[in-house]
Amino acid sequence: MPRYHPDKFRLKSSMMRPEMPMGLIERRPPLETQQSTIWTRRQQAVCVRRAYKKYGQSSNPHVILDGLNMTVPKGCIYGLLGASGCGKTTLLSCIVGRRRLNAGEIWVLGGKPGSTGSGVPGPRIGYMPQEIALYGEFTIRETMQFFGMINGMNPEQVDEKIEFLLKFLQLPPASRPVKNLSGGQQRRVSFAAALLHNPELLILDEPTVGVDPVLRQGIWDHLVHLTKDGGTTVIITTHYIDETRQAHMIGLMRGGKFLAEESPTSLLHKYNCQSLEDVFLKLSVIQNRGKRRRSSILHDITAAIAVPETSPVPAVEALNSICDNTSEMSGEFGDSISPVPLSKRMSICSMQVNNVEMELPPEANIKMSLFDRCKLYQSHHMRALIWKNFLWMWRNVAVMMFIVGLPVAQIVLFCLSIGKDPYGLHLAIVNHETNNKTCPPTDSCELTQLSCQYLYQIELRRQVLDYFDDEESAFRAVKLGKAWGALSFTSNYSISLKERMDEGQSTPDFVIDDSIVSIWLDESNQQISTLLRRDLLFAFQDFATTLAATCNFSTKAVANPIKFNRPIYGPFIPNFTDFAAPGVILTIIFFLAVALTSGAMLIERNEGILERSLVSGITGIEVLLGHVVCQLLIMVFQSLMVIAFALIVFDITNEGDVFWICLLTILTGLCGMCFGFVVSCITDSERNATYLAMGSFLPIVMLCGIIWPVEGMHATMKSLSFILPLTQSTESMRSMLARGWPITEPSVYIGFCSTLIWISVFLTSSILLIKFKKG
Ligand SMILES: Nc1ncnc2c1ncn2[C@@H]1O[C@H](COP(=O)(O)OP(=O)(O)OP(=O)(O)O)[C@@H](O)[C@H]1O
Repeated sequence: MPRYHPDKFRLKSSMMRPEMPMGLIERRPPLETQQSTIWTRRQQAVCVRRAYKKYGQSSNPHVILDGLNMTVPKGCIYGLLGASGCGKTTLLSCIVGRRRLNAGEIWVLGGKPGSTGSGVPGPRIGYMPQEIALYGEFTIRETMQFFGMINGMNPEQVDEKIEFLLKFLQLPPASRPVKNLSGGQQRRVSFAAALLHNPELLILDEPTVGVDPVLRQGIWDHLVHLTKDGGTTVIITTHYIDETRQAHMIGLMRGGKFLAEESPTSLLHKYNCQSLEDVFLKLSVIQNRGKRRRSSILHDITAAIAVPETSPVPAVEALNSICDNTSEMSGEFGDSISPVPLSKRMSICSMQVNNVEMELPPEANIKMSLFDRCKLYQSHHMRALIWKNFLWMWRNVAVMMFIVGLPVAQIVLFCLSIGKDPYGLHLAIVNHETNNKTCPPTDSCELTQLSCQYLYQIELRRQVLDYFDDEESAFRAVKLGKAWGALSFTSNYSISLKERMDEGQSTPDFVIDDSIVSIWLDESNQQISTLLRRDLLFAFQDFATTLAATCNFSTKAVANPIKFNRPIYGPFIPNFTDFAAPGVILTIIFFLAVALTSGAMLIERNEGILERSLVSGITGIEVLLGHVVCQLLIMVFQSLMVIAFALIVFDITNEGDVFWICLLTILTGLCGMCFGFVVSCITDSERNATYLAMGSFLPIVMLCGIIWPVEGMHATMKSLSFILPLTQSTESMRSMLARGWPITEPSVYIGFCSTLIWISVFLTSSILLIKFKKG
């Protein structure tokens, strides 16, 4: 069950305000005395005192709210008016608990927004942000179902409400996707979502933009109806100043302050104007005059404060005078600002401003058990988020299939293109023994054809032999890039080799020289030259072995004095695919998870949906968990597919336990997801997230021993590599795949531990960033 059922609070509010039903304005104190009336917190839906809010650095602050006071009585419609950019949205964000003031206080429905047990943000509030903040892929009904679920409504209640709202707001059928609606219709759906759960406080940021005059009137009539019994309070911003004539009270905002905060009729009467726009203009002129006046007072007070030691009394008088003047201005502008800096102003004038009871009203002390306080999530929130995430995936099925299939495509690409030995390499051959004629493929024991036997072994390794008449033309071929190396045989190669084999130690030097194959390689490509050297050596070993077996030659004299026996781990001829596969599998899963998670979170945030959900009472941790649950399923599937393709289809060497291999891959994906959360928390746009993800990709890949063994790195890089998220897990994966080591081996379990540590680091960082990254 939700903690704050709307009906429960509605009941409470109406019980508390039996004297505030219809005709709120008429029942208020006379207009002239309203300014000085002390509304107790019990009667206030919103109370803002000395609000100060700035953006930017302290050295160059952009002050948005400058000592603003605001009082919204319960059960009224409060029109918040002001020029574009004056700070209305900022003020509303502070009221709903999404931004923090730099100084001052806000009380909403009896509690401080964001404090435990205040219910704000939460279902006590209905918030319609300025942007549409809806999922375009969802239908109107699904949109309502989502917000209904968040607010703890059951499906029947939602259906009932949808029917009413569709009719009332003249919306198309509920099965229409939001993205196919006109701009005005989308705004009305957004409005409907805010109204859905009968909140106590309705905050509407420009709900009538793009709405025709008839419907606009209908919306206002509905707001009047909602506030009729005093159970609902509405704060509304609009650019159509004159439509707020129907509001019970309006606050005219300018330069971070309120020019006035009164009922529209009172304002028109007081300033003797025909329209509220004229009142606004008049007050702006008065405010400008006031500023000039205050600036001259400031000049006086500065002079007075400058001589405190010699003349303390005038300074005190001057301070008193500024308070008096501020007080006067306060009355004039419905505000309490003064030209002295905020901290000084607060202490000097606190007596005049602080005319509001400070005790916490009963509804703020909503009892919450320790269990409730420690709960990481609420089940109906999680249900709504998971349902929404799956629905979003279903609606974007083509994108999702691409995302699911991407890692498989990548591992297929890797296995088909990386790590196989190069073949078809051209070698320039100068064979004086056969007068530079092409050798027939042979392993005959004819003495004159020993060079041909060796060349035959090279050809068996799928390299291409091109014959040249002399060394000079062979070198030219290498220099022109037409061959990777040149091989030259002397005219009496076979005889010399035979003699060397027969005579062993006593072979004369000139015979040894003639029995040597001279090789010149193009070493510009390290991988090719290394593998070519290996092929030439192995070809010679096979050639010598064949000679010994078929021609009864003693090959000891030409055999390599070092013997490599059967390897302890790995195949006799290791391949690069086996070396790179562990790192590549983990990298693919890690970075796709980063992209998927950060992308999903940023889309949600930039379209305003995250903000709206958070105002509905969903916590950052719940949003995170909602994504973890849905994306974990995708990621587990991706991981299993990648492992299956690597081990079964492409037969990558595996000596280990598949369970642990899969588990490590899934944990690495989870780690990537958590990193994705961090990326989405510290960046504002998809572009910056892409830069950050790409920027971290290369260092991680380069330093984690995926491309090159960590053992070969510079000492500093080695230390850095040690702590990176993929280094230990890659080593662990390699130990399992290539050596078949169990989880009990340190190099295996350290990989698991390192991944778990990184998961907790990323998760904690993102939770902290979500919690504390408020404007
Ligand atoms: N996150 C932010 N960082 C820096 N400045 C900001 C930020 N958000 C808003 N501002 C600035 O604060 C000022 C007030 O913005 P706000 O959105 O509150 O105005 P508004 O009165 O709601 O305007 P409008 O009626 O056009 O929606 C603007 O100058 C805006 O550029």
